Amino acid sequence: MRTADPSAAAPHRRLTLRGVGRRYGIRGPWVLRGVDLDVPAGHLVRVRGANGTGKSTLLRLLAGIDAPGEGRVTGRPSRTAHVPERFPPALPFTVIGYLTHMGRVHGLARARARDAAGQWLERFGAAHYANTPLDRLSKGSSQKVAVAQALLAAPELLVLDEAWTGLDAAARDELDRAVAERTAAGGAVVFVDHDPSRLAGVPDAVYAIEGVRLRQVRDERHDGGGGVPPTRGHNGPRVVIEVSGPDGRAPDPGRLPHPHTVTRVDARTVRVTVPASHSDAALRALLDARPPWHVVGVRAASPADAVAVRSERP
Ligand SMILES: Nc1ncnc2c1ncn2[C@@H]1O[C@H](COP(=O)(O)OP(=O)(O)OP(=O)(O)O)[C@@H](O)[C@H]1O
Repeated sequence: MRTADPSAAAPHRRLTLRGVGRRYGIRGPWVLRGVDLDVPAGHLVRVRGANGTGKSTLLRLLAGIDAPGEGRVTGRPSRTAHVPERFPPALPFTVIGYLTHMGRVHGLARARARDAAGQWLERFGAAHYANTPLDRLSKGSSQKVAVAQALLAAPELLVLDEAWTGLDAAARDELDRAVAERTAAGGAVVFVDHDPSRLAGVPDAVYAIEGVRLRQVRDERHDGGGGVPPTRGHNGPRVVIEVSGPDGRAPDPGRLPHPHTVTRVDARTVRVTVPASHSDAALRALLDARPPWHVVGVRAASPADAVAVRSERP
């Protein structure tokens, strides 16, 4: 089985920051100030900003591993996981020992923790490192462990600080899928990534740190961040979900949100294109189907997809 029980989330309602400020040292300059941010359950939120503007600081505040100097944080979900920008690799554990330990810290029973650890190592192509000591891992392998520790207890809030950095292409795609599964299961995901095309067009909200403030970016094309513009169709950005099923049927159109378009890729695989605002609902419908569809990939629709969508309309 490739999916580590994303349905296990008991979604929080909304993590809220109001007037939050953080500075290092009593008289240090404010890194963040007057920050208001809402992270509703099931939402994917991107935070952008130039180097050193306070992105990691904000993510640590969201994850609850740092406290603000002023302002309020409410609605923090009980199950939160964080992939820090720098993962401490020198802990005296093997990979499976560390992940099992982290699963227990996240509240899983030992057998369940070990099981989930094995599943996530498999998904990230790192199963053969299970018995390797953490301090013997390459940077890429240790990043897979950093990501796996955050995913194994199906967190209600997942905070990703440059989590794709150092992963190979297959693992980066797997992390994209894991993010889609989390939000589809009602979890919230907040991420920072240096690559402007990372999950472009998929987030429910994008924020930029400017000076010490946080500003919501309404349109990624106009915020000067050099990002890849989301592909806009008739109703805004669209998302393509590629799924494979057991017997080559098409997904039940009655279960998918409207509007949607289904295109067959090959005998087992179909491509479901939906407005980005409907992608969570579509993923939930596909993952909740019995038997469930296997999500092969999730990406922003390209202009070529938009042509395909138009040409399939009656
Ligand atoms: N523990 C700390 N003690 C003192 N200053 C810190 C600490 N952590 C961060 N800072 C300072 O706070 C500011 C914001 O840092 P932060 O790492 O949050 O920014 P960032 O946008 O994530 O940076 P980058 O893009 O380089 O990862 C920087 O000036 C940094 O030097």
